[in-house]
Amino acid sequence: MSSSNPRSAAFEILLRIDKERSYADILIDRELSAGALQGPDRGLLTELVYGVLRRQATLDHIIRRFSSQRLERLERSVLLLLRIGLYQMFYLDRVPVSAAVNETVKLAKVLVPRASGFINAVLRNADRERDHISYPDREKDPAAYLATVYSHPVWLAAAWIGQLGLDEAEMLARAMAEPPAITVRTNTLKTTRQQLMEILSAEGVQCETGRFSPMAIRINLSGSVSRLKSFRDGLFFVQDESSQLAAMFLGPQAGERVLDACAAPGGKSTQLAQLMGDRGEILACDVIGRKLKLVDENAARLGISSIRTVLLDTARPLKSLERSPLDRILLDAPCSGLGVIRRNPEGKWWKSAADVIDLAKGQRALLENLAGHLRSGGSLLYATCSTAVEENEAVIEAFLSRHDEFVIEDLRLLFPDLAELFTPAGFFRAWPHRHGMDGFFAARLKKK
Ligand SMILES: C[S@@+](CC[C@H](N)C(=O)[O-])C[C@H]1O[C@@H](n2cnc3c(N)ncnc32)[C@H](O)[C@@H]1O
Repeated sequence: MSSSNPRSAAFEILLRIDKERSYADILIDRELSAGALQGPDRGLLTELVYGVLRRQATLDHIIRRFSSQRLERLERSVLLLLRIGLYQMFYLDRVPVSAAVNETVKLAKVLVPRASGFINAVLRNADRERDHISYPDREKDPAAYLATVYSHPVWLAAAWIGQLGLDEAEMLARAMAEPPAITVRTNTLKTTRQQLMEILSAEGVQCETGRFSPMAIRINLSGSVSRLKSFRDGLFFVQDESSQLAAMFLGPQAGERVLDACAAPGGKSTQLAQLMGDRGEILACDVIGRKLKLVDENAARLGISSIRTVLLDTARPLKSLERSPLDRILLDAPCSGLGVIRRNPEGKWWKSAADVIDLAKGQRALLENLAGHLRSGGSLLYATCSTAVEENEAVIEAFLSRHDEFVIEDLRLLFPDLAELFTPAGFFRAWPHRHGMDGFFAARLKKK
C-alpha cells in the first residue's frame, strides 16, 4: 500500500477502515514502518486519518450542505476525498486552504477522474460559505446539535445528555473529539517515576507527571515509542491513567493468587505484578491465543515472572480453577470502548445502542461465572472503558440483586485521596472533560 504522498496514503487507509473495519492504529503503523513517508509527512498522514475519523459527522454535515447529490449516493472514494479535503480546510491551520483544495483535486484526478470537477466545486463552495453553515439548534434538538458540532453518533450524544445534562454532555462531547495525551506507566520493578522522567528527558522526550496515578507520566512524542531505548529496556508500558488507576484499585498484595480474566495485551496483568513486587501468581487469561502472546511478550520486556498466561474462555465453567479459590479477580470486561473513542475514533461509528445492550449481556455472564471462584473475604474488580450505564452500574446492580454474598467496597473509603474520581455509590468513573483521561468505570466487590 505504501505511498510517498501522505494524502494518498490517508485515503487508502480510510478506504480500508471503511470497507474492512480494520483498525486505524494498525494500518498507520504499517504505513509508517514501510518507510515511504518522511519528515512532517508522517505526522500529516496520522493527523489526516485520525482527524477525518474524529470529525466525520461534522464533515458529512458540510458535504450535505454543498453537494448536489445526496451524501448516501456518493461513491465511497468521492466521499472520502471530500472528507480529507474538508478536514484540512476546516481543522488544519498549517495547510493553506488553496493547498488543501488543489492537492485533493489532484488526487481525485488520479483516483476518480470523472468526479474531480464535482469535488473541486464542493470544496470551493464550502470555503466561500464557511461562515454561513448552519447547525442543529442546541435547545430544540440538543442530541443532533452535539452529534453534528462535535461529531459523534446521535444515539451516543443522547445517552451522554441523559447521564450528565446538556451543559456537561457538551464538555464531554468536545473533549471526546480531541486527540488524547500519551501516558505511560513506570515499571516500578526496574525504576522510579522520577528516574524514568530523567531518562526520557535525556532521550529528548518531553514529560510531566500524571495527575492521579503515582506511576503515570504524560509524554509528548512524535513517532513510535519502540524507537526509545527506555522502552526496549522495559522501563515503561503505554497505558492511559484511567486504566492504571483501575488496576490499582484492585489492591493486590505480594504472595496472593490473582486471576486476570480478560488479560490481553497485559496492561493490567503486568501492573498487578508490579503492585505485588512480582511475588505471587497472576493467572492471565484470554480467549484469543494470538493476543495472549502479547501478554507474554510484554511481561518479558518488563522483566516480570509472576504471570502465567492461560488460553481460556472465562465465560464458561472454569474447571481448572475449582479446587483453589482466588484471592482477587480482575474482570476488565470486553466492552463497547465508548470511553476510549479519542484513541480509537473509528469505533464510535461501528457501535449502536443495541450493541451496548448485547455487550452488557456478555459482561453479566462473565461476572456471574467468575464470582464463584473468589475466596471468601476476597475482592473482585469489575472494569470497563465504556461510558454507558448499561455496561457499568447496571451490570453491578443486576449482579448484586442475585448475590447477597457480595457487597460493594466503597472506593472513596479505600482511596480517600482520590475522592473526586468516585461516584456517590463508591464506584470509579473517569471522564476526559473532568479528569483529562479516558472514560472508565470500575467497581470493587467483596465476597463475605
Ligand atoms: C478490555 S480488553 C482487556 C485489556 C487488558 N485487561 C489490559 O489491560 O491490557 C478485553 C479482553 O478480553 C478478551 N476476552 C473477551 N471475551 C473473553 C472471554 N470470554 N474469555 C476470556 N477473554 C475474553 C478479549 O480477547 C480482550 O483481549
